Amino acid sequence: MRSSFAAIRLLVGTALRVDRPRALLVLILSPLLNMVAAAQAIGLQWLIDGAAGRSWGLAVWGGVLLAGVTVAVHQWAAISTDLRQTLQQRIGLELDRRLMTVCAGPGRIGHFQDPDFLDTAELLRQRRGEFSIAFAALVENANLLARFLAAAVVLTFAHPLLALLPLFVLPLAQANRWQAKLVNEAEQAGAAADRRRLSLFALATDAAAARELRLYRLGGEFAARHAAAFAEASGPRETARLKGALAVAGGWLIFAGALLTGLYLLARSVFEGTASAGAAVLVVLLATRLVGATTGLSWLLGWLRRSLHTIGLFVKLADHPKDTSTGGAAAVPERGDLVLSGVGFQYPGQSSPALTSVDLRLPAGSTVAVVGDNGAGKSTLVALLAGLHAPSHGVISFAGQDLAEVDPAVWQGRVTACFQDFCRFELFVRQSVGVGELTSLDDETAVRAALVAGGADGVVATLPAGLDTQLGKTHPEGTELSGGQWQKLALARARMRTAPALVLLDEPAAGLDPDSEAELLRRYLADRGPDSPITVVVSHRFSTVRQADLIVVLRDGRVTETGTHAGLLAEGGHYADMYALHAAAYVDGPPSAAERQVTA
Ligand SMILES: Nc1ncnc2c1ncn2[C@@H]1O[C@H](COP(=O)(O)OP(=O)(O)OP(=O)(O)O)[C@@H](O)[C@H]1O
Repeated sequence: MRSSFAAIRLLVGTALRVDRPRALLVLILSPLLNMVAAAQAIGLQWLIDGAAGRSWGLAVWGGVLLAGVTVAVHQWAAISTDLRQTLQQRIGLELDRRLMTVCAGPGRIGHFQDPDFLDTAELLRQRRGEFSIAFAALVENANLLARFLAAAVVLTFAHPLLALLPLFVLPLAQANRWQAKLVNEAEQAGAAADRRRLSLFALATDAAAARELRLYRLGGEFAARHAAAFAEASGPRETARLKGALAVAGGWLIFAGALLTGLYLLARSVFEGTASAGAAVLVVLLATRLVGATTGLSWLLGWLRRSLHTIGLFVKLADHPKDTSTGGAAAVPERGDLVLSGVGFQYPGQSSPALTSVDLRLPAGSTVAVVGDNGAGKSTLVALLAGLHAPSHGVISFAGQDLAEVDPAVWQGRVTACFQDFCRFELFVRQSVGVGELTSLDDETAVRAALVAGGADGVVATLPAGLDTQLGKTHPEGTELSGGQWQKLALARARMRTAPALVLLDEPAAGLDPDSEAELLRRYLADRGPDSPITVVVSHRFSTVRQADLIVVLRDGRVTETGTHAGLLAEGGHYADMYALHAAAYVDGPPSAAERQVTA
């Protein structure tokens, strides 16, 4: 109940914020006119009784009332539908915008590791079309309720016993409530299976997965799993709907019995001469309206509950604990060492930490390579350095400034990165690169410079419309790129910020051919000046790693070795072993000590 009120408050508040005049007209005038509609029945009663008793004054007043109210109600119905639809669209747009801000707004990304947040976000993605339906359902329910109440009040004047009639609607309303609750519970219980089903569908229809699906004969298997996930989610939903429908049918029976009794009492009064023919017409008209309003309400209430539940999910997602701390107001110094002291990090819900007691000094202007086995914690370290997660323990400082005292958004403004799972922004090429620095998005010179610096100018030269090529297969005219070409654009995007404090490159050469990799290293690592940022490269490629000023070896979330390529080879530790294995892939057997000396 409380969540329904919160949802209604959010809806009405949003409506008033996006378009106050329209919202006031729709929310106040509509129910009022629906109430006034009951006067049609009174007008009809006066008209009939006036004509029957030859009282022309009463008949004329009745006719005027009937005609006036009918015209007003119908005119308003046409206007209000248009007003409401425009308002609905604006509300849907505003809630979409706020949903995007809730998900993408906070500086840190810890909420994306919480299964509860992900489940709610998935349900909302499926049901966000209901944002605007919720408003329509709210307004229509208010209209029907106004109709219902006005009819009930006028009926009470016609025959006191008819005042009881609305009470018999309560079991029906309760049954509807119960049905909606059952269905909602079943939907929530099936959210995980639905997510599985959608991801299977996405895989089976995705061009990138098409080859492996055929090679491993997975098409049939995925279709079967998709059907099983559907059965798992829909079985309880169907049972819930059936149970609810039976309860609703019972509610209708009770109301129908009460209505028939009321009509019988009235008919008897007319025959006994204690009620006029006009009153009989009034009662029949209003009872019909009561039934219409009840039918509409019972149908629409289901919609209202469901859509309010969706708005409730939005409220839940917005209130979900997120690390929205703005750290502090400290400024980021221009240049300095990046220092990690006793840094540890554990993902929510995980039993062991991904990083433990990391102590590191990354000197100003240096290039640092991070190496380690899969799962050693390299990408986690990159995320911490980017301020996407706050460390669970320890301190990260830049030029002596503790970054916990800096707003993550401000620090992130000084960082640029090409992540392992970089984004494929399906925009025009100039935008796909330009978004790396929004303030220079429209600056063609800056975009071209970033393309050159990132080694992606060659990609653009091959595209039909150069910088104005629409990228991505989701656009009918879009051009699809190869994995390596997309990666080059991501690397160019990371060069849009011209004076970052920190550059993070997580597996930047994974999709590149050897020539492109060498070019990348030249442009990113070798091409350095006195004001160069600290550049951190995560890589499994020793051709990249060996060029770094400092190499950091991570094992099981701990830093086990640091030094230069030559120094680490000479130490003969894990780095030297990894390098030997790497070299063995190219030569016949691991390198001898002499060879190691030469390659170093
Ligand atoms: N989002 C996450 N939620 C929970 N645990 C995670 C998450 N991301 C990584 N981990 C865990 O943290 C540990 C370190 O992962 P990380 O991705 O940092 O390793 P990595 O060294 O970058 O590996 P790779 O070389 O395979 O990319 C692993 O045990 C991993 O399972």
